[in-house]
Amino acid sequence: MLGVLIRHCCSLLPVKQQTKSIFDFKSSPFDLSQFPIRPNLRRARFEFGMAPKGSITHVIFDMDGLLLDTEKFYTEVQEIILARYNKTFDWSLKAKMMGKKAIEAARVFVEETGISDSLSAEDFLVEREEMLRTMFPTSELMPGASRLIRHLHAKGVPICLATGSHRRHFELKTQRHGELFSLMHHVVLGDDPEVKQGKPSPDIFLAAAKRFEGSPIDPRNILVFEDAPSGVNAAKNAGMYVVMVPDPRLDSSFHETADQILGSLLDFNPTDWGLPPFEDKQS
Ligand SMILES: O=P(O)(O)OC[C@H](O)CO
Ligand SMILES: [Mg+2]
Repeated sequence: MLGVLIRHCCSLLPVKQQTKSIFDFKSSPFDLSQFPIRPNLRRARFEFGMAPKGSITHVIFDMDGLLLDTEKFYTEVQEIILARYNKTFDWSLKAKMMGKKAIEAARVFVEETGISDSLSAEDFLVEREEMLRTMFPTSELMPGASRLIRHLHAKGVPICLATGSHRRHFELKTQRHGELFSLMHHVVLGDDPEVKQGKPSPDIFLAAAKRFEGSPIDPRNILVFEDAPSGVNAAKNAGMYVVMVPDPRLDSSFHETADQILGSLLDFNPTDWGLPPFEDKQS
């Protein structure tokens, strides 16, 4: 009831004020993280001439599915487990799980597939662990990930990582890419004490922003790169801009909230966002 009342009051506000109250997350008296950003709000921002691609000074990267090609491992393991119950795993369920903290994603998995009476969320995590631990060390970089990280680092743009992955998984996934990930100013992980709730709560991006030198940084000067709907909503709930690089199998209805949609990080043009241009002419 309270949620309906808040949404009704917000809908009475002129859009600009609405934009402010929703984006100005910190001053809002209510925890807006459970309210997905209304799709038309993005268009409203364009209408009011707020620079959709203002001068970005800091960048926060998501990891799974964005920098590392790891979402396929989760899918494969979940398909193996579901096959035992004669059920299939599909992208509508995947869309609800990706980007979330492990236990939150596990609860969605067992409940949405109707197997929670036979397999608890905790037991699901234990069962998938053995399979994931052999897969994660083989993680490959997504196209364009190394080029973009190295470019921004070389140009002195502060960059960091904010991933729902817990430390033990982060270490397994990045063990072949240590030098590249060492270019990050800092890393915020899913089991960080400051991250009370997983994406789409803004916790992880607010914690990541706070750890840059010279903080607080205006969230409107921060650009987030994400692959998951939960991550895109977390960035918007934190008042930041977000570029989404979705898996092509993700339904396009999930593209609505992002400020920009790319097929790959290779398609990113830094000057769109006031960032230094690439020097190489990427084919
Ligand atoms: O996309 P990330 O990096 O936040 O990771 C989230 C989960 O661990 C995988 O969906
Ligand atoms: Mg991700």
